[in-house]
Amino acid sequence: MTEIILTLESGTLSRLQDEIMEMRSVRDSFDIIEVRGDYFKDVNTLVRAIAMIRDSIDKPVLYTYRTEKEGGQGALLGEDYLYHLATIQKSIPVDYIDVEILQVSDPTIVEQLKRYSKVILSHHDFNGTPSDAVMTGIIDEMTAAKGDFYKIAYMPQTPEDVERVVAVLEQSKEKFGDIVTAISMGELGTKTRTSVEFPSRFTYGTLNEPQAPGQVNVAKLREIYGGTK
Ligand SMILES: O=C1C[C@@](O)(C(=O)O)C[C@@H](O)[C@@H]1O
Repeated sequence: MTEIILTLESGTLSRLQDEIMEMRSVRDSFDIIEVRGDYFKDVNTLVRAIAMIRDSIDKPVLYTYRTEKEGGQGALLGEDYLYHLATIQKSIPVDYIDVEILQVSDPTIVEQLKRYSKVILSHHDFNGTPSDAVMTGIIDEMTAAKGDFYKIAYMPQTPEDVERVVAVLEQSKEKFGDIVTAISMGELGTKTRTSVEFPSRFTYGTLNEPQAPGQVNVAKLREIYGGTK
């Protein structure tokens, strides 16, 4: 089963108001709403934004704070990153939380985060695709950290890079079941987002502007993957 995650573009409450209207008009096209905390200036605004979303649409919320190191806009790292995630969890319910494995890999800490939200352990490289050994090593770290879901997203330089990511997806699904997402970004990697032949647990789409290279519209994803919740 592939669930469709809508990545929101907003970083301000006024933009969010418009985005909520748009989102409500295509509510059947997605299963989960991803709020990108790294787009917002401060935690208070962010918590109000999540509250606005929760009040206006009855769908699970995924909270993501993507660091600059992994292609986002967030400057917090290490302890500060963890403190930020814990602060959000304690301020407002979030159903899922994205946790970068390079920032948090201690299973005890992951266990604590899991008390409040399902944990998606993640790793990204917006410039290239790591070697097979590195990708497998990252998945092993995720297994050791005991997240609920694992996600990798890499930029391919060649069609072979896309195939390598698909191979890691298939091997990992065999080992761990339907909890793995593997994205090859950009145009080259489109099939990892849109093909029912290589289904990941989650596929990320957008309403308008792609929030990562290669993201497509959620309505198109719903046509491809079918199903509503
Ligand atoms: O990690 C991901 C996946 C993503 O990078 C993508 O390629 O669709 C988009 C991000 O918003 C999300 O947090």
